[in-house]
Amino acid sequence: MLAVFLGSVFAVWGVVWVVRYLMADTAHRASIRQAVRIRFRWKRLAPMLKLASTDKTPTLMASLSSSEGKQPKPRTLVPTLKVRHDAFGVIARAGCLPGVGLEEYQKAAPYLADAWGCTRVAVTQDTPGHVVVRGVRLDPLTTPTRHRPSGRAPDAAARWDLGVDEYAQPVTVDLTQVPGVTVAGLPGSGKTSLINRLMSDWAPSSAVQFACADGKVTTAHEGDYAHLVERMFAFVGDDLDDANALFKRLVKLRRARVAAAGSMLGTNDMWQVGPSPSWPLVVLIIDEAHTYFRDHRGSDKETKRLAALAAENARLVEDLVKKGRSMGILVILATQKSTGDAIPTFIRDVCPIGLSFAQKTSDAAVAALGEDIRNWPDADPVNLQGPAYVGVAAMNHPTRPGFLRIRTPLVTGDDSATIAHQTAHLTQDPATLLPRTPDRIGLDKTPPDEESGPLAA
Ligand SMILES: Nc1ncnc2c1ncn2[C@@H]1O[C@H](COP(=O)(O)OP(=O)(O)OP(=O)(O)O)[C@@H](O)[C@H]1O
Repeated sequence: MLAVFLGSVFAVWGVVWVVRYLMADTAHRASIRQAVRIRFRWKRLAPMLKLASTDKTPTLMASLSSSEGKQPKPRTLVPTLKVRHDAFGVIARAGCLPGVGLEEYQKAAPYLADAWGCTRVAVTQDTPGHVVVRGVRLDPLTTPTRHRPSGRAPDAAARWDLGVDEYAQPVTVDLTQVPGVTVAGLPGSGKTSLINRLMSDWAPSSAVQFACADGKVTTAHEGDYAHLVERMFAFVGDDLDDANALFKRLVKLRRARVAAAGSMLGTNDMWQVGPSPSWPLVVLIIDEAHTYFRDHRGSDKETKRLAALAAENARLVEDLVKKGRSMGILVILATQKSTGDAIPTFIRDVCPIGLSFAQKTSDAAVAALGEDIRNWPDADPVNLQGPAYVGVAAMNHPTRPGFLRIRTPLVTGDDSATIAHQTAHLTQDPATLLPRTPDRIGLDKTPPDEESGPLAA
């Protein structure tokens, strides 16, 4: 009776596995086969890689059952191994034994990679007594992905879903309390797609408002952001005067918020209460940032005027980055050019998060990510050359040591245009949400040319 019962349980389990296998796509099927092979060979492989222990002390049962005078044989203990799979490979949870812990697994990682048929294996501590061994058969960095924005408001405020790391683990960054982010990379390396994603994921929330300065275009109807302007309360192109007016307007907004914070929020740090429709997080995107900050050299009157404007723009953006965090202002600066004048170092150095897509030279990588990237040659964005690495960035993650390499997904202009259109009704100038205090009145009194930007509210 028991045999029949066990037989039927086994048969049902087998059928479930066969159905799962048949329904899986090619990548998942390969991972299922890989996981089965790994489980099957583990008992032999573990001792060969010194991932097993020898227990010389006989158990009570062994002592009782051994014939008189004969010493029971030492036992070989093999760690437990539970293997899951995903499209990229396997995630194994392995037990630790006396003398076999995280360090031993990490030492064995290259051999595990060979034995398991993986391009890369990483070992991290899970709970005490267990490690997680992540093996990827396909390289997640060179496997392009696509993200379709859901159109739903995000669950968490200011959580930036970036993509996956080299072990296909999701990478997110918490942008609460973050005043600035820099994004650098050669033309066509994936910067716009990254910002498209951020905008289209956050646009369904009425607690976020966007403004943009795009140094690559002249009007709001051209370029990478043309399809997103519906969801922006302000947009300026490459005109230095327009950009200067926008930056001034946002600095005034910051000051007006400082004046209103006590009465509206009950605190002088917006992140204590979080963004809301009445006090939204203001995201200022400055693309092709060098357009607004670059040094103009020449002795004629117009060049001098532009040089003064560029210097003032840098000061205004520095103000927003240095003082805007607690008032709910986040600045994202993107540039193709990675030199000190593209994003002035005094701005770059106060942006806690930096990403860089492919770069041509190590100097450009340092300009984008700071000196520390020299200590992490594997993550150097100079290595991200060629079409396979379009959409791959190196990043200094605030909660992980060193630099991560991230495969960001493609977000098409059409998908983000749909979201911008669906959420256009949420667009609101954050200045209009403040009470009509003298500071707010000051905000209203912007000179006429500040109001004349293509989308100025
Ligand atoms: N994450 C990605 N995955 C796959 N392909 C991508 C990704 N991001 C961008 N691409 C491809 O590369 C092209 C250029 O991307 P994108 O416009 O984002 O680059 P960029 O760095 O903003 O360039 P530029 O500095 O010239 O504006 C896109 O049209 C798309 O085909």
